[in-house]
Amino acid sequence: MLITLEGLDGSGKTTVWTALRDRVPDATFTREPTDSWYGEAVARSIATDDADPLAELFLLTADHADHLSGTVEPALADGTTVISDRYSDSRFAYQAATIAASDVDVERPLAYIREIHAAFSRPPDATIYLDIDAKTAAERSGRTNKFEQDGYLASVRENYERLIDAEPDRFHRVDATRSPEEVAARVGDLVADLTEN
Ligand SMILES: Nc1ncnc2c1ncn2[C@@H]1O[C@H](COP(=O)(O)OP(=O)(O)O)[C@@H](O)[C@H]1O
Ligand SMILES: Cc1cn([C@H]2C[C@H](O)[C@@H](COP(=O)(O)OP(=O)(O)O)O2)c(=O)[nH]c1=O
Repeated sequence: MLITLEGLDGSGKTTVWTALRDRVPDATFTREPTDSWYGEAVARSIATDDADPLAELFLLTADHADHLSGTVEPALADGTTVISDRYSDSRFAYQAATIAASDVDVERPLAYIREIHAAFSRPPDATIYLDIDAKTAAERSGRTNKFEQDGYLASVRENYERLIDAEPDRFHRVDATRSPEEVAARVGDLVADLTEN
């Protein structure tokens, strides 16, 4: 089973992902961007304010392809539960917002990015969405790069809402404004339910 954690920067995904290791010790814990050289290229792009939006999308998608073939698919083939801190929905939400705000001439960016993934990717079985408003997300993340900005994160949040509306059964929304302990406990219960059924 493939479970993904999604949400805005600062929503607490990494905090939850770390806490989950005690609840599901046998799972494979992984993340996007990865720490491979593809992931390093992604980090350079994210740190570049005027990065080309399409080049950035394809760098992130290359990192995803390598993550899929090298980590996710082998673990799933072994029957292991995979828990990924960010996955394809991050591209759908973030890069659709980036492209929409740019002068790139792609008419429906979110649908376009979904189509690219549909050709090769493995969709998550379940996605836990840590729900937080854009202002709190920007504050918590420290506003240290081009993504961690209130206005941009508000557009990303709207895209996440579109994704949830399109697939309400896959998404499990958790109120990420609660304390770290409460959020971790709620996500732990959800993961236990998902992996037991
Ligand atoms: N539930 C929470 N309430 C308040 N602060 C939190 C909560 N969860 C995480 N944080 C803090 O917010 C910041 C971002 O958390 P992090 O887990 O790195 O989020 P993400 O991986 O989603 O960017 C960190 O300083 C972390 O300690
Ligand atoms: C995986 C992925 C990440 N990102 C962005 C979200 C983050 O701002 C940044 C780095 O991800 P990450 O290290 O997970 O940041 P955080 O823990 O703050 O959420 O990359 C995308 O824009 N698209 C993607 O597909």
